[in-house]
Amino acid sequence: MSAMRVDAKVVMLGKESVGKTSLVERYVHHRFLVGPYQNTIGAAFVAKPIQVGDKVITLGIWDTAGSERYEAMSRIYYRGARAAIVCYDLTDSSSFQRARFWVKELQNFEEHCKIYLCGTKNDLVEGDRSLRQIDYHDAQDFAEEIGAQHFETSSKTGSNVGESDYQSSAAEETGVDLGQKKDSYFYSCCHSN
Ligand SMILES: Nc1nc2c(ncn2[C@@H]2O[C@H](COP(=O)(O)OP(=O)(O)OP(=O)(O)O)[C@@H](O)[C@H]2O)c(=O)[nH]1
Repeated sequence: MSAMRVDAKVVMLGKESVGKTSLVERYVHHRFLVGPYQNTIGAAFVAKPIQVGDKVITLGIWDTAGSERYEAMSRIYYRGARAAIVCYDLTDSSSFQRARFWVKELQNFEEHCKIYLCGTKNDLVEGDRSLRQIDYHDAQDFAEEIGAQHFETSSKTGSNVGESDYQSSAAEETGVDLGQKKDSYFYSCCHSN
């Protein structure tokens, strides 16, 4: 049996319960799992083959556990990552502090890793604005400061996560097609720049 070849490694980072696993579920399986929350233990791996022009490349996504007890382990998973999706929950200000922590880690130890800042659970704040604890512009300013792209997403509705119906002109424009909406964060993780 031959080992699986991963062409681009992507790591999910962020406080526990921000919705990392849900983002991966939405992106890879186009679904939102309902039911009791199950925290990730250690980390989970999923491979996603993607059509890029006339070839298929494999995106390897490491979904790390957000609990601080697994912090040392998460460090192992971001090593050599092409991109990091650093998540925070729009309804939880402490999760933004945790996102800052992960950004600092990446800047210090994985400087070539492209950072995507992702505010999750947008459906909740759209349903009730009083739930929002992180101002869009504050997060956007932070993203600009660190040279990251910033998105607000909902795994529940699929908003900004990028799904198959978004398959678009991205490939023509960039030579890379993640089957993604152009302005979603998984898009361009595979850029070879
Ligand atoms: N309303 C809403 N709930 C969400 C969304 N994304 C995740 N959740 C819920 O938030 C909880 C945590 O989601 P997970 O995806 O397991 O979070 P995680 O970041 O992987 O958590 P850890 O594994 O502990 O690090 C679950 O109850 C999800 O159903 C979203 O976009 N909208």
